[in-house]
Amino acid sequence: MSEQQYVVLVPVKPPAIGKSRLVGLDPDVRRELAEAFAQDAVVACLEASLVGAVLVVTDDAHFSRALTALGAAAIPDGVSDDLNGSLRQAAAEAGRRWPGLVPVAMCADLPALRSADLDATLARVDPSRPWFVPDADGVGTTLYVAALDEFDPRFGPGSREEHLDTGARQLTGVPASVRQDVDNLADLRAASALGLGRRTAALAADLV
Ligand SMILES: Nc1nc2c(ncn2[C@@H]2O[C@H](COP(=O)(O)OP(=O)(O)OP(=O)(O)O)[C@@H](O)[C@H]2O)c(=O)[nH]1
Ligand SMILES: C[C@H](OP(=O)(O)O)C(=O)O
Repeated sequence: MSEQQYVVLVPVKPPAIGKSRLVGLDPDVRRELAEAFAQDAVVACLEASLVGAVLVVTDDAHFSRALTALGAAAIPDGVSDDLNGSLRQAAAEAGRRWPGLVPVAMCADLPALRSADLDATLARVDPSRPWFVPDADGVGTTLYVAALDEFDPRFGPGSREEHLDTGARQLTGVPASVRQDVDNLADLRAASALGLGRRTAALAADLV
C-alpha cells in the first residue's frame, strides 16, 4: 500500500451562485446546502490519514474563513471563470507550501464523502502518472491526481472523456462516497442513501 501523502485542492464556487441545478429551492437554502457540501467534504479530507493538507480555492472570502476554521488553508481563484486554470495555480502554490505532497483536485460537492473511502482510493493511486475518478453518472469527474509537472485537470462538462483524452487513467472500483457528486435533488437523494456528512444531513432532512 502506498504511503504517499497528498494535498487535496478543493475548488468552491461562491456558494451564493453555485449549485444552480438544485432548482426549486429558496436561494438561501441552496446557498446553505452548497456551503454544507463543501464543509462536509473538507472535514472528510482533513480526517483522512493520507491527506497531509487541504487547500480550498474560492473567491468567497467570507466562506473561506469558515473553511480555514475547520483546518483547511484557502486561496482565491488564480484565474477568473477558469476552474482548471485556478486549479493549476493552486497546485503550484501547494507545491511551494508542501513540496512533499502530491496534489489531488477534488470537487466540493461530495457531501457523503467518507475519510476511509478517500484513503482507500488514494492508497490505490500510482502517483507517478495522472489518474482520475469518474463521477457516479460516469460522465464527469470527482477527483484528479497528478504530480505537479503533469498536473493538467480538465473538469467541466464531459470531463471523464476529456481526462481519458489527456492520457490520464481512470480508477475503477472506487467507493460510492468518492463518486457521488450532487448537482441536483436526485443526486442529493442518492448521497443521502449513502449517508450524508453532519452539516448536509441537518439541512437535507426536509428535502429528500
Ligand atoms: N474556485 C472555483 N470553483 C469552481 C468554479 N467552477 C466550479 N467550481 C467548483 O468545482 C466543482 C465542480 O463544479 P460543479 O459541479 O459544476 O458545481 P457548480 O458550478 O457549483 O454547480 P452548477 O451551478 O450546477 O454548475 C464544485 O466544487 C464547484 O464549487 C470556479 O470558477 N472557481
Ligand atoms: C466539474 C464537472 O462537474 P459537473 O458540473 O459535470 O457535475 C465535472 O464533472 O468535471
